[in-house]
Amino acid sequence: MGSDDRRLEVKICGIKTAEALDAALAAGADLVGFVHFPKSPRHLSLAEAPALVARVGGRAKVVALLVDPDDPLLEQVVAAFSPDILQLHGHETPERVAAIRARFGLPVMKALPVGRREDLAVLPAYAGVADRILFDAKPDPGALLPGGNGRPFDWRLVAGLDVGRPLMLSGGLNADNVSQALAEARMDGVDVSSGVEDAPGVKSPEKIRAFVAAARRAVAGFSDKPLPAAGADGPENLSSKVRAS
Ligand SMILES: O=C(O)c1ccccc1NCC(=O)[C@H](O)[C@H](O)COP(=O)(O)O
Repeated sequence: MGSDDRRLEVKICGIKTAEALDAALAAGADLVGFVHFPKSPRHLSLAEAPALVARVGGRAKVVALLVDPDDPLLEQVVAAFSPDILQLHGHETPERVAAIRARFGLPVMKALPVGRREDLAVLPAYAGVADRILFDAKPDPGALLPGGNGRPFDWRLVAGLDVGRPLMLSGGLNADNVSQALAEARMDGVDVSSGVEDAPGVKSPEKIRAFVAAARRAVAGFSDKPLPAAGADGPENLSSKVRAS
């Protein structure tokens, strides 16, 4: 990725209707996320997925989000969603991330829950095996969902990190706070679900447009943080360097 190509990646997650997908694509989202997790209000079934995903037509990267999937489920999801990226949002270990990446031959984005600085101790291990890292707010113990809770965390905890992998920020982002979040954390990308909804699982095309526009405006003046290219070198070649702020 040349420096001229570097730009903030915006992901709209939890899409389950054509209307929401069309809004995300028209707004210029770089990644569109589809959740396959039956407990979620954003769950997209194996039967619904092929038609909706076909609508993307290469205009954005397709991300299939799963929580602690076993291999048979991954096989079904890969067949139904034809994803460009697998997002793992459960308790998958670094070894499991590496095994999934090797077995399915797809880039993996690993979500890491963040509530306090100590939660970042695992970052080098995951950065060594995942193609991207997504920081999300740590859910309360016993929460129904491990993500998509519309809950922010202290963005300063992830400011100034460099592990040679693209880093995305998520958790409670919306059109009103994404500028502040990026000013504090300066990530390579942002990911939103609840913040572009009118109710859990009900996406708002207007909020999607506003979010993408606000994120783009926010980084218009940022040019000093080089963005690592996704998949430019394999995780196995990564020499992890984590600078804690
Ligand atoms: O969205 C869900 O329902 C969900 C279920 C299980 C695991 C993850 C889930 N969502 C993750 C996301 O949508 C995003 O990656 C991220 O957590 C942002 O969520 P939000 O705070 O709602 O913007």
